Amino acid sequence: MVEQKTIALIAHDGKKPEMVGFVKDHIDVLHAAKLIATGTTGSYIRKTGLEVELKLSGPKGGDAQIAALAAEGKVDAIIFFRDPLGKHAHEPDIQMLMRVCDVYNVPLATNPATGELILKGLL
Ligand SMILES: O=C(CO)COP(=O)(O)O
Repeated sequence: MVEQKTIALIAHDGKKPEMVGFVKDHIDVLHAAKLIATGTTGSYIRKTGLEVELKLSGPKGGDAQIAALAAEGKVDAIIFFRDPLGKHAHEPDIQMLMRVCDVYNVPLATNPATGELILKGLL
Protein backbone atom coordinates (compact mmCIF):
# COMPACT_ATOMS: atom_id res chain seq x y z
CA MET A 1 0.00 0.00 0.00
CA VAL A 2 1.31 3.47 -0.86
CA GLU A 3 1.79 5.60 2.25
CA GLN A 4 -0.55 8.58 2.46
CA LYS A 5 1.29 11.90 2.22
CA THR A 6 0.69 14.70 4.69
CA ILE A 7 0.49 18.20 3.26
CA ALA A 8 0.20 21.41 5.27
CA LEU A 9 -1.71 24.31 3.73
CA ILE A 10 -1.29 27.86 5.00
CA ALA A 11 -2.28 31.23 3.54
CA HIS A 12 -2.14 34.77 4.79
CA ASP A 13 -5.38 36.75 4.63
CA GLY A 14 -4.50 38.48 1.35
CA LYS A 15 -3.78 35.08 -0.19
CA LYS A 16 -6.71 33.04 1.13
CA PRO A 17 -8.80 33.43 -2.05
CA GLU A 18 -5.79 32.21 -4.03
CA MET A 19 -5.42 29.23 -1.68
CA VAL A 20 -9.11 28.30 -2.03
CA GLY A 21 -8.76 28.54 -5.83
CA PHE A 22 -5.61 26.40 -5.72
CA VAL A 23 -7.35 23.77 -3.59
CA LYS A 24 -10.36 23.67 -5.91
CA ASP A 25 -8.09 23.33 -8.96
CA HIS A 26 -6.31 20.34 -7.36
CA ILE A 27 -9.13 18.85 -5.35
CA ASP A 28 -8.79 15.37 -6.84
CA VAL A 29 -5.12 14.94 -5.96
CA LEU A 30 -5.61 16.59 -2.58
CA HIS A 31 -8.29 14.02 -1.73
CA ALA A 32 -5.49 11.44 -1.70
CA ALA A 33 -3.50 13.32 0.95
CA LYS A 34 -3.87 13.92 4.65
CA LEU A 35 -4.29 17.67 4.96
CA ILE A 36 -3.46 19.91 7.88
CA ALA A 37 -3.81 23.69 7.95
CA THR A 38 -3.57 26.72 10.16
CA GLY A 39 -6.95 27.53 11.69
CA THR A 40 -8.48 30.15 9.46
CA THR A 41 -7.00 28.79 6.24
CA GLY A 42 -8.31 25.36 7.18
CA SER A 43 -11.82 26.63 7.85
CA TYR A 44 -11.92 28.03 4.31
CA ILE A 45 -10.55 24.80 2.84
CA ARG A 46 -13.23 22.79 4.65
CA LYS A 47 -15.85 24.69 2.68
CA THR A 48 -14.56 22.97 -0.47
CA GLY A 49 -15.62 19.65 1.08
CA LEU A 50 -12.08 18.43 1.78
CA GLU A 51 -11.24 16.96 5.16
CA VAL A 52 -8.53 18.97 6.90
CA GLU A 53 -7.10 18.88 10.39
CA LEU A 54 -7.10 22.38 11.86
CA LYS A 55 -4.22 23.67 13.91
CA LEU A 56 -4.23 26.98 15.78
CA SER A 57 -4.56 30.16 13.77
CA GLY A 58 -1.18 31.29 12.42
CA PRO A 59 -0.79 34.35 14.65
CA LYS A 60 -1.78 32.25 17.68
CA GLY A 61 0.86 29.56 17.13
CA GLY A 62 -0.41 27.58 14.13
CA ASP A 63 2.73 28.18 12.06
CA ALA A 64 4.81 27.05 15.03
CA GLN A 65 2.72 23.87 15.39
CA ILE A 66 3.23 23.02 11.74
CA ALA A 67 6.95 23.80 12.00
CA ALA A 68 7.19 21.38 14.94
CA LEU A 69 5.52 18.65 12.87
CA ALA A 70 7.93 19.35 10.01
CA ALA A 71 10.88 19.06 12.41
CA GLU A 72 9.52 15.71 13.61
CA GLY A 73 9.30 14.40 10.04
CA LYS A 74 5.50 14.32 10.13
CA VAL A 75 4.85 16.62 7.14
CA ASP A 76 5.79 15.71 3.56
CA ALA A 77 5.30 19.19 2.09
CA ILE A 78 4.12 22.66 3.05
CA ILE A 79 2.22 24.97 0.73
CA PHE A 80 2.34 28.40 2.27
CA PHE A 81 0.99 31.33 0.29
CA ARG A 82 2.54 34.28 2.10
CA ASP A 83 1.38 37.81 1.47
CA PRO A 84 4.55 39.62 0.44
CA LEU A 85 2.78 42.96 0.84
CA GLY A 86 1.50 42.37 4.37
CA LYS A 87 3.01 42.97 7.80
CA HIS A 88 2.60 40.19 10.36
CA ALA A 89 2.89 40.32 14.14
CA HIS A 90 4.01 36.68 14.08
CA GLU A 91 6.80 37.20 11.51
CA PRO A 92 9.28 35.30 13.75
CA ASP A 93 7.04 32.21 13.56
CA ILE A 94 6.83 32.52 9.76
CA GLN A 95 10.62 32.76 9.48
CA MET A 96 10.99 29.83 11.88
CA LEU A 97 8.68 27.66 9.78
CA MET A 98 10.67 28.39 6.63
CA ARG A 99 13.96 27.82 8.44
CA VAL A 100 12.79 24.45 9.76
CA CYS A 101 11.86 23.44 6.19
CA ASP A 102 15.43 24.19 5.13
CA VAL A 103 16.97 22.47 8.15
CA TYR A 104 14.98 19.26 7.48
CA ASN A 105 14.74 19.50 3.67
CA VAL A 106 10.94 19.67 3.68
CA PRO A 107 9.48 20.86 0.34
CA LEU A 108 8.02 24.34 0.79
CA ALA A 109 5.97 26.15 -1.86
CA THR A 110 5.26 29.83 -1.39
CA ASN A 111 3.26 30.36 -4.57
CA PRO A 112 0.76 28.38 -6.67
CA ALA A 113 3.23 27.55 -9.47
CA THR A 114 5.57 25.82 -7.03
CA GLY A 115 2.64 24.30 -5.18
CA GLU A 116 1.52 22.65 -8.37
CA LEU A 117 4.97 21.19 -9.00
CA ILE A 118 5.05 19.79 -5.46
CA LEU A 119 1.66 18.15 -5.86
CA LYS A 120 2.72 16.63 -9.18
CA GLY A 121 5.87 15.24 -7.60
CA LEU A 122 4.26 13.99 -4.43
CA LEU A 123 0.80 12.66 -5.23
O1 LIG B 1 -1.02 33.55 9.68
C1 LIG B 1 -0.97 32.58 8.98
C2 LIG B 1 0.32 32.11 8.47
O2 LIG B 1 1.40 32.85 8.94
C3 LIG B 1 -2.18 31.84 8.60
O3 LIG B 1 -3.00 31.63 9.70
P1 LIG B 1 -4.56 31.45 9.53
O4 LIG B 1 -4.78 30.38 8.53
O5 LIG B 1 -5.08 31.07 10.87
O6 LIG B 1 -5.09 32.78 9.05
